Amino acid sequence: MINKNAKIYVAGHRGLVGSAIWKNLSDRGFTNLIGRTHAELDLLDGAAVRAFFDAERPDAVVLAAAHVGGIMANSRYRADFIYQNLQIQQNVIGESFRHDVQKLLFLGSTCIYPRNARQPMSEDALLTSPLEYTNEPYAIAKIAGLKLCESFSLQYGCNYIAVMPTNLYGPRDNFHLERSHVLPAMLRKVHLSHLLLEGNETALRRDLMLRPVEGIDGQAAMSDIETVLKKYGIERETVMLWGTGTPLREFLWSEEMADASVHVLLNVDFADTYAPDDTEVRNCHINVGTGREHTIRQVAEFVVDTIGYKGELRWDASKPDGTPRKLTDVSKLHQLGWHHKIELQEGVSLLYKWYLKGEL
Ligand SMILES: NC(=O)C1=CN([C@@H]2O[C@H](COP(=O)(O)OP(=O)(O)OC[C@H]3O[C@@H](n4cnc5c(N)ncnc54)[C@H](OP(=O)(O)O)[C@@H]3O)[C@@H](O)[C@H]2O)C=CC1
Ligand SMILES: C[C@H]1O[C@H](OP(=O)(O)OP(=O)(O)OC[C@H]2O[C@@H](n3cnc4c(=O)[nH]c(N)nc43)[C@H](O)[C@@H]2O)[C@@H](O)[C@@H](O)C1=O
Repeated sequence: MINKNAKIYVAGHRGLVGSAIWKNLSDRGFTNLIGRTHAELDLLDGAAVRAFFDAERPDAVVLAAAHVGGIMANSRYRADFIYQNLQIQQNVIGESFRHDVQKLLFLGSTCIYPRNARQPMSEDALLTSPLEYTNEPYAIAKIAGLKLCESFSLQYGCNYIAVMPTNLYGPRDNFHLERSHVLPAMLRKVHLSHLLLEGNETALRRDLMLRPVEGIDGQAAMSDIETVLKKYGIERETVMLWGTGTPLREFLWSEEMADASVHVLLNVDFADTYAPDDTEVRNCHINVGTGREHTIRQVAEFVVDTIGYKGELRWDASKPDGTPRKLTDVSKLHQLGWHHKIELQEGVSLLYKWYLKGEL
């Protein structure tokens, strides 16, 4: 039981999910939340993390800080993804243990499951066959994170729970044209091409003022802007998306992910997450998703319809597709009392409305 005055540390409280978890906890009346920006506390720095825990002594911890990115970032910056994520987890989970934190929630990812896992992927698909290569280093770090939670809980009686989210999207998403996940990337690419097609230079410049691309901001010459955007597949009448468009993905609105996370934090104990009578394998983590999937091409069509784009989509098959299918079995989450409500088409429209407000 976590009371409303409990001191809860949300690591990554400015990120896509961390910010939504902070808001969800505040809306539920939790008044003693603490967070540090990356500039204030580098979670890679073990001594600094220890000093922070010494000073603050949180009662509960939500670990939503991680080195995160889409398929291209994961496959290019492999060392950063495994090293930073292992280090952040090691520091935050380790100091939580040393400081007697009563409850901890760790956010992993459904990319922990094998590339060719049986679909939908239940928690027991973990470690049954090889991983998808594009994000293998990140997935291995996340598997280590969930096993840290499980092992501390089994050996020392801690209450550390690991949730494995499907692909997420929502306010404060990362809209980088190369390093982000598919939904924010597609939305921004199609939006920029739409503005070029409409000749809406003012809106185009405003977009680049907020989120410069390769050092080009809204004050650059239009010819320079068009040259840079073209490198990312964005032209006046066409947008080039990645891969074949055939992979299947599942998407959960970030504020729903936050609600599921807080539901688990408040209502689920480690002992509820596994069956002690099971024989050898006790997978204690919990999948979080919708159990609904779409092809990437369908997702692109939702984006096109939402924006009202009149140009053409093209597909660059030289870019990686990644895992062919990643559908989450959410029966365990449902048994624990949480269901999603927002379907993808509605979520895309919510995301576009948020994006047009011009916030970061
Ligand atoms: N987005 C998605 O589709 C999915 C996300 N997840 C998981 O959910 C969790 C939240 O992800 P999401 O909100 O999307 O990620 P974001 O990148 O939006 O947020 C992560 C936060 O962690 C902070 N952070 C990263 N490194 C450090 C560091 N060394 N020290 C301090 N802070 C740091 C970032 O700060 P800064 O930006 O300043 O570096 C940022 O605020 C992560 O564990 C992620 O792996 C799982 C599945 C899908
Ligand atoms: C959440 C999850 O996210 C990552 O896995 P992913 O789902 O493969 O990543 P993604 O969202 O970047 O792409 C999904 C699909 O979409 C296609 N695609 C088309 N056009 C664009 C495009 O413009 N950008 C991107 N990023 N993808 C595109 C792309 O080719 C792929 O087929 C993991 O690395 C790992 O970090 C993880 O846990």
